[in-house]
Amino acid sequence: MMKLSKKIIEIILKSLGTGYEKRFLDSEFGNCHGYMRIVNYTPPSNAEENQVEGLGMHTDMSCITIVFQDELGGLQMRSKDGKWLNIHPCKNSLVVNIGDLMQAWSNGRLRSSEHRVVLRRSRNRFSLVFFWCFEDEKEVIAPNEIVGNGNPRIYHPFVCLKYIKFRESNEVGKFEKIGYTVKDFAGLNV
Ligand SMILES: O=C(O)CCC(=O)C(=O)O
Ligand SMILES: [Fe+2]
Repeated sequence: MMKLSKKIIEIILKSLGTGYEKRFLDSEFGNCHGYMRIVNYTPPSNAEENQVEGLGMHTDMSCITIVFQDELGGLQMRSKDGKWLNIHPCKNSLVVNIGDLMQAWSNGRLRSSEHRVVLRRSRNRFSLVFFWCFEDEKEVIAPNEIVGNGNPRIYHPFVCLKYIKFRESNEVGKFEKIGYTVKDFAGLNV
């Protein structure tokens, strides 16, 4: 998974600018670490309701997240205009989310996806979720080349762990509260 994550970041860096993978892959992402979460969602107890939120809307605190969901599906992404889109399970496919750290590191060029999980069936749903993150002590700051000449910076630099702590410990920063994310933590009013 570490190798796959690095490969995906390499492709993302290439898409941001020519040669950026050479410039930034090792220097910026060389100390990233990952962890896997195995999630077992119990089915909704109220069979009357045809859709129940298993995991509320949120963004991930990672650079990227790689998701495998079982054949029940239920993962949904929120489009820019606020519509929920079903991410249908697809054999031999994984879903890749951009996370908050990448949104800040790219000065907003990449968007941390707002997503949730809905449960519709009377069976347990399983997923494997791999979060790939900067090291705790890393100062997250978009390189000048990524910001681009003449563009304003929209985040102030922050230490990765401080943001994780903000999301985990601050009542208003909690998981499902989409209103409190990296923009609220480190956003500049520009
Ligand atoms: O279970 C899933 O499909 C996604 C879970 C998720 O978004 C998360 O754990 O952050
Ligand atoms: Fe997530």
